[in-house]
Amino acid sequence: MNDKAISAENLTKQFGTFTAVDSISFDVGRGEVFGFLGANGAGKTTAMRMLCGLSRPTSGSAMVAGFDINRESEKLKKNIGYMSQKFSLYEDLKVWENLRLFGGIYGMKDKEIAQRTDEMLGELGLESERETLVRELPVGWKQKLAFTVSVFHNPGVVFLDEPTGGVDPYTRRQFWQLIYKVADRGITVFVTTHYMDEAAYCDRVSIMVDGRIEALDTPSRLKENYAAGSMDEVFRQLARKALRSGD
Ligand SMILES: Nc1ncnc2c1ncn2[C@@H]1O[C@H](COP(=O)(O)OP(=O)(O)OP(=O)(O)O)[C@@H](O)[C@H]1O
Repeated sequence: MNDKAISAENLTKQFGTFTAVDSISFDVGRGEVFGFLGANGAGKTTAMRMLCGLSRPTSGSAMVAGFDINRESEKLKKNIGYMSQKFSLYEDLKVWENLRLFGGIYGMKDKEIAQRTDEMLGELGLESERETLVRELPVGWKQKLAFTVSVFHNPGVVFLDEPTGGVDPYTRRQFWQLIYKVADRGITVFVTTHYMDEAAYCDRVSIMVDGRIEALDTPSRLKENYAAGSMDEVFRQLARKALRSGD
């Protein structure tokens, strides 16, 4: 079996004459925690949407979890997980009802859903909230639940779009423990973040500037190459070059 979970070649997306993602190529290994960084408007969401089969590239190709994003986008969508910034939870359903719903959407059998619900709620320490309506949960718990939903069907790759926005550093660290747990199970984690302390938790990090990948390496090698004391400094050195500004 191929040990690459993601392999992108010259992936490009144009909106009219504007090139949002400009011929990016990179590989992500199986079970790797891969940080996808860039300033606002750099092209991260556009690239991630192509890798999830949600948007067609203008040119270029990619294999994700064993599927071709151009030719097998439907199969691809079933075999990946995705957690958006707005978490796709149903606020008016209970915690366990959300898990059952998403398990069903991914074609899991009732028995498997019931088993996995017990297992996941136990792992999260959310057992006592099984019957709670999602809208009553604090934001940090919603994030954990949204993450659980995204890996509930055991996908090959999970895409997390700024999963920890708006919560305190302690809750963010707890969230990262969950990320490591799923990576240990062999799920590849592709994560975008604006928090540079989180970039340092990734196995490797890529930094996008104006639609291109300007740097890609382990956090320690990036710091070495840019003679920087922190990932924040690496990021600032690269982001300074950006011509584009976010909206
Ligand atoms: N549908 C679209 N039509 C035209 N331009 C778009 C479209 N989607 C994105 N863009 C532009 O492409 C560029 C990249 O946007 P994208 O959302 O991918 O950036 P990002 O790195 O994810 O930023 P952020 O961190 O703010 O989410 C931006 O200049 C944006 O305005």
